[in-house]
Amino acid sequence: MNARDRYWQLLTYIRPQKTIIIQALLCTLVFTAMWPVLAWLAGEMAKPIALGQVAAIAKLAGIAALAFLVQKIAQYGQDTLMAKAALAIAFQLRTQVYSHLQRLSLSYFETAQSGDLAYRITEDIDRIGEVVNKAFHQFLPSVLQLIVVLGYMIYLNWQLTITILIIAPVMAILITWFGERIRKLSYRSQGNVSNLSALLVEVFSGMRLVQAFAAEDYMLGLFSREAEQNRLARYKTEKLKAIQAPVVGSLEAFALLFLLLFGGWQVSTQNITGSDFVSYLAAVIMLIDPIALVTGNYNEFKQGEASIDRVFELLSMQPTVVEKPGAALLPSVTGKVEYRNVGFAYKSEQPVLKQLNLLALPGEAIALVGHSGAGKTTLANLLMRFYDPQDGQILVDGIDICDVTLPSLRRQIGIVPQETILFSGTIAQNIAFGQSNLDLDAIKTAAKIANADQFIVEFPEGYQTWVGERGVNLSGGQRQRLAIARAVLLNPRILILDEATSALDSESEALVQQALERLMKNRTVFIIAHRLATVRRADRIVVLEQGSVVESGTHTELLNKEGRYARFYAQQFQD
Ligand SMILES: Nc1ncnc2c1ncn2[C@@H]1O[C@H](COP(=O)(O)OP(=O)(O)OP(=O)(O)O)[C@@H](O)[C@H]1O
Repeated sequence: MNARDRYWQLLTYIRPQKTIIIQALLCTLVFTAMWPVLAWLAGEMAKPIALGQVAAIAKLAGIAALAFLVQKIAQYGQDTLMAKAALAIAFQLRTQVYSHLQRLSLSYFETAQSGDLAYRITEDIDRIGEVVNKAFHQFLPSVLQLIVVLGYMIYLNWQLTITILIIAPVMAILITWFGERIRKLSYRSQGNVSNLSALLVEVFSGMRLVQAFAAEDYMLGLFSREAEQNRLARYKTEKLKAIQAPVVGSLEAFALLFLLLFGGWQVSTQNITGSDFVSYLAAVIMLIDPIALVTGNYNEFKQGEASIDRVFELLSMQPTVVEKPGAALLPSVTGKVEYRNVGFAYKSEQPVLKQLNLLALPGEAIALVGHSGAGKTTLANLLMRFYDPQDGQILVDGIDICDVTLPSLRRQIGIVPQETILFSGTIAQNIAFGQSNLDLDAIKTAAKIANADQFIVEFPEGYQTWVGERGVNLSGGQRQRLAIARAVLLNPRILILDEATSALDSESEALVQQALERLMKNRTVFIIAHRLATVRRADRIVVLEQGSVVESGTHTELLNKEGRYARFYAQQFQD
């Protein structure tokens, strides 16, 4: 991204805060203007002090105190207003990036690292806020001060000033050169920290695996390699900054020396008076602070630009699954689902589904069986529109699912996944996941149907028991029953049941099976089946092989046929 686009895009976030920023700048103006006033008052006080006029001293001291107070109030104003504006910008950017990410298709999250995304939304956006704050709080006032003081110097002696200014382009070139290198290094080191946090998220959530495989040293190796990269990039940045200061400082010293020589010569030839030359030197001293601030800010902006790029990169990502413009709401469906000549590949060269046809009638329970990788999960993914097929159509109640809005489609399909994911929150919140108004009676009824109520009420805090990270540990069977309760509460006409592969003890298994049976009643169900009991209970079994339906019928019909299902059954279930 080039500098213009980068700041242009940032400007759209700054603009809404312009009133606050203008107020902050007015405060800065008052704050700065008080400096010469105070200096002038000090000079004025020198006179009555010399004459011993106490009343006059007191009067001037009073005015000085007032000016001082005004200055401090203005300082408070500029600090709080600028912080307010910068934080508002960061807030707006943060919520927008978050909501943008939520709209991206699942395929994006399969390759993105969660720790990296989290880092960009937290740290990088903080840094952007800091850049905005510094730009208006330090950079702009310093530039103003530079212009005013330089103007005064030109007014005093333009020949001298122009001669000194010859050095300015050299300084500018040096500063930009350093700045550009710092930006590049910063992009790299921010990336390293992102990778680090991505690694940490993986390690901490997979600590079980790390310890079970005694892979601590291996993971430490990965971690320290990334940390070392970061150390190097950061060290290079700091070294660059450390070289920059003396280089720029030497140039300044050189300019000062030149000034003294040239100025002294001008005084001796009476081109400039001695007192004007003293004022001139005083003005030169007033340049030092703003030059240091402008250079320092410039480096920080360059580091900030790396963060801006990293954040806007996220905003430029486009979802692959999109709603058509003016997509309609899918009305309440009866649950008829039809796959028509569906062809699909995750990666273009590897087709997963080929010319697949399948019709599920309302209320029908279909067990999808087939070898691992046959495409069972993919079939379900397409119905949810996590991906769109490259060929063919999927219709629900005769409506192409590509013609309706995503939420109106997804809210009518329930999923009971293999692994139940629980978010940090109470059991009640987890059952009613996604709903902000909790209807506790409905939640309890759903839990009862899902055979979950009996274990929930045994916790001292019942439905208010905290689960998810830092919450109570639930067994596999209990988690499954919570997932079933979620689906019962949602009450969808279409259900996808991804059966867990891990076996439960027989009591827990019986409870889960009973709950599933109640859930499946009167719904169209696609079961990604791993258990014989489930397969037998289905109205129809559909056998997938290499992305196509190769057989379809009831358990008995297919066994009698002695075809693929019979062979599959013999391999998988008969023991
Ligand atoms: N997100 C993905 N990106 C790329 N390829 C994928 C993705 N998900 C699945 N695949 C591939 O698509 C094929 C079908 O996978 P799918 O998960 O649908 O099979 P399945 O029948 O559900 O298998 P299993 O019973 O093992 O879950 C496999 O070859 C798999 O490697």
